[in-house]
Amino acid sequence: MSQSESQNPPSRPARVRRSVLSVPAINRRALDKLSSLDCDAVIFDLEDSVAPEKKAEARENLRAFFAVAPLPGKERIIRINALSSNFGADDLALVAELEPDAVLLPKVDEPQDVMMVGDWLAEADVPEELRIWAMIETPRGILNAAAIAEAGRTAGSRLDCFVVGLNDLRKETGVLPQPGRPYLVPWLMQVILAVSAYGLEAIDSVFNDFKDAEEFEAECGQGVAMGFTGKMLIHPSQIEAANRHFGPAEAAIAEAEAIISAFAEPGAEALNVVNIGGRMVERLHLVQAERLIHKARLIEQRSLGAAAAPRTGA
Ligand SMILES: CC(C)(COP(=O)(O)OP(=O)(O)OC[C@H]1O[C@@H](n2cnc3c(N)ncnc32)[C@H](O)[C@@H]1OP(=O)(O)O)[C@@H](O)C(=O)NCCC(=O)NCCSC(=O)C[C@H](O)C(=O)O
Ligand SMILES: [Mg+2]
Repeated sequence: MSQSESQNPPSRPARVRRSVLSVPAINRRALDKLSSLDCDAVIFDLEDSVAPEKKAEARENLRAFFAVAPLPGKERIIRINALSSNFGADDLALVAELEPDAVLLPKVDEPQDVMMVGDWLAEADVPEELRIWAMIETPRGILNAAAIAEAGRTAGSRLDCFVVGLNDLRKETGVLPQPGRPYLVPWLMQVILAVSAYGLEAIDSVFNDFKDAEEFEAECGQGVAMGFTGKMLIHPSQIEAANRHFGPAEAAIAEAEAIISAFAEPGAEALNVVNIGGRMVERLHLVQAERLIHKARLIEQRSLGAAAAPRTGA
């Protein structure tokens, strides 16, 4: 498989996932705010942010919301409760009914957790466009990240994206929250390695202290450097920084354009390596440059679409 194929399986359209905002499905005021927010994706949470006695009401909120607020241009993901809980089956039935872009499975431990939901969706005749996202947030999930990602390559698999959950992982392991996440980095990189090997994407964990803008900026920068596609967010105030960090910077776009131009020069088709301003650039960098420009175009189209679309509330 070529590098570009491994990064972007041809059957799946490239998506922009810089800012992935979680909203508790029980919070109608927050749901009403979504159409005015500039996040790339929304996770409607039925799991940990909704109390057990409020799960049914939260499902009703989503039914009402999906009936009137399609959120054009934003990916819509519903996070369900574990299928082993009292709520998972009803949540999954709701997903089949509402057909969001994806269902997010919590606390995925092993490939079977993903395959089982894939089989259920197929049996329920849910269109294949509805993808599966997996929370990697347990010690077993980290240990099995590669096997879980590999399940995304099996025929009919809907697996598309991992989201790291460091609150649960810290709870299970006793690792303390610390700037720079020094003891978590090896596990985070294991997740990046797994998704890179099997053509998936990974979204970095939430940052809880939403008033601490400085540390949030630092963590976004670290997430980009590690290879995450975007960040899961808990508050609207985090969207701008996530979009800025995870979107291509002006300088990176200019550099990518220079690489594409250099390889488009007459005679360059026979070259695998060129000199751009005293730096060696290989054909593999051309693949990266084209990918970056494609992402920049998607972001531009998204902004143009958002500017043109009327902002309707739920
Ligand atoms: C953290 C919060 C409880 C804070 O809420 P609040 O006190 O209401 O904050 P503000 O007063 O500053 O809010 C200002 C306005 O913004 C709206 N708002 C707040 N959060 C959201 C949101 N997530 N989406 C949309 N809109 C939002 C408020 O309604 C205010 O609106 P208005 O009054 O009209 O001006 C709250 O932010 C929150 O609940 N956040 C999300 C929590 C959540 O989704 N948790 C689950 C995901 S975390 C996770 O997955 C962890 C993972 O599993 C792991 O293990 O790590
Ligand atoms: Mg969690």
